Amino acid sequence: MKPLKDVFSIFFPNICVNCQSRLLRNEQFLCIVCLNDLPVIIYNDTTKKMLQNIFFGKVPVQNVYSFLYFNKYGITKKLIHELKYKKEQNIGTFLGRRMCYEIEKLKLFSDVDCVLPVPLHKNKLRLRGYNQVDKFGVVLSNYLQVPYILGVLKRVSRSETQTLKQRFERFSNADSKFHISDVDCLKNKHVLLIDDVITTGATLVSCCEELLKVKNIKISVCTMAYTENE
Ligand SMILES: O=P(O)(O)OC[C@H]1O[C@H](OP(=O)(O)OP(=O)(O)O)[C@H](O)[C@@H]1O
Repeated sequence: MKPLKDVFSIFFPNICVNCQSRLLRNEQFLCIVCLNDLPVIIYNDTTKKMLQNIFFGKVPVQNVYSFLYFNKYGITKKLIHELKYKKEQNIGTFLGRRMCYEIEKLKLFSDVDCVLPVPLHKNKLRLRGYNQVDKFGVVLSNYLQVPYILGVLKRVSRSETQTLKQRFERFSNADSKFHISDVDCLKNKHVLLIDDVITTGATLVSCCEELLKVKNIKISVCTMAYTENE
């Protein structure tokens, strides 16, 4: 099987998502140079506060963690673009594995009971074919050894993409768009809510507001990336 793969790769080489150079056999999505340039957010008092401040005065959250900085022309944007719009679902696994390696030393989510993705509206799910955070979430749930819970938190109204919206519009656009179908399932649980990117936090705050209807719930948040301006 391997020689066939090698012949295939002569005609259709895997290339680095960022710099377009040809990947070596043991590289995936990024060449070693771009991999070393991944803009990992160093988790310290300053970045912890920066992330916590997104939720401050809006909803109570336990821990907030984001793996990578995302900016207009950077590696993270290219990876997430491929993941979301080019059917490269395995980038979710790739980012999940690298992030788990980072959070190992932080022991941030050691007491969560389950991982919950920000859901897509069913129409968008049908169009895209998958939720871009699912593979990332499965890696995280395996690592934490807790269940990955699908279908309990639902996006009930179809909001337009947040991507081209300004801060105020993002909050009104994300307002009351989520619904929990099974409140008992999350009762007394510490839930780890995950998404791909956090910008204003409007989407995650809206999810948290719905989740806070559950008795004695605690919420932590984890995203692949953080950006001030998407
Ligand atoms: O923190 P916020 O300001 O709420 O922005 C973050 C949200 O915006 C994007 O969703 P969007 O609906 O734009 O995704 P799409 O590309 O699938 O349309 C992204 O996937 C987050 O869910």
